[in-house]
Amino acid sequence: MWSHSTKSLCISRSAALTQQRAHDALAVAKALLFGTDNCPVPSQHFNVVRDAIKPYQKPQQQRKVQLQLTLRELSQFAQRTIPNDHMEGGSLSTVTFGSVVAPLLDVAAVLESSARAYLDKIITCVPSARGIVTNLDKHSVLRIWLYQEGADCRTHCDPGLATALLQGSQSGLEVTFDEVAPFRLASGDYRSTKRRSALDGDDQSISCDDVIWTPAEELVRSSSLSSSGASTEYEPVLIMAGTQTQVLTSHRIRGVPHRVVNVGPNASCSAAPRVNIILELRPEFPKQWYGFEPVDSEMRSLDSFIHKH
Ligand SMILES: O=C(O)CCC(=O)C(=O)O
Ligand SMILES: [Fe+2]
Repeated sequence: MWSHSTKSLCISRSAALTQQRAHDALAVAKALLFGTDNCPVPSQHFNVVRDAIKPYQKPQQQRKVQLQLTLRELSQFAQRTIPNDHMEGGSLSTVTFGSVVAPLLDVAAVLESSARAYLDKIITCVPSARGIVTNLDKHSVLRIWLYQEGADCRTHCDPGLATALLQGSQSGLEVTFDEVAPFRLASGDYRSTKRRSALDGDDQSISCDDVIWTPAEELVRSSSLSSSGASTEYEPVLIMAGTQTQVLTSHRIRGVPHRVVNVGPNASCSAAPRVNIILELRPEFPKQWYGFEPVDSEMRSLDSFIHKH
């Protein structure tokens, strides 16, 4: 379901992701990063898991915590065993990390397939770029953010191909379709950017005034109004183009600038923190594609895709 005429952002709902499942996954994410309240998984596991995967917290800004794992690391962690405190048949048993954080993995899988489905539509128009979607698990990342009251996220475009995310446990995410800054590519080495600026999602900082910001909730509302059949019992997934898709499409589909604002106690009085789960698809060799130009027939395919309703 396209929520923007430039095809730079779409909203999809999958029968695999009910609102309850999204809620459970956010609770697991919160437990992993922070505490264990309202968590569907026994608390004793999280100390072990937290020690194993080390969420990132920038010392100067204690109000934001991030956990970032490549999809490859995620699948390795999922198979790892951790002690189960309950004795089974008299002997000490183990469980997999994956079974402990199952709701989170469910959501990650839906986010990944949503982002891939979006990307497939673009690659179908630009078949000579097909190589860019191989080995995506190497640098693509699952990011979990926890924002304490007062924390925010500066305006940026994600550097990868496409990002799929939930709206989060509280509002705050906003996007703009305005042009806010000159186009800039990521460094191209996702491993070094991970170390350098993990706190802000490896992003490219943008300075902007006078742009129109749309809260994620408003995007979702307007996309459900325009669609007939989509059921609202399923959680909406937002998919946004990143700057690498802007390169692949010769700037026809632009990376979507976004930010997180005003994280605090909200109207329903649920207290901060805000938690969100984000999956960003990143190519294995980004720099190889920086000079990519679609051929004429691909440009025409892209144009008709972009203008199709
Ligand atoms: O917290 C959010 O919803 C968005 C975070 C974000 O933009 C990112 O991780 O790149
Ligand atoms: Fe982002």
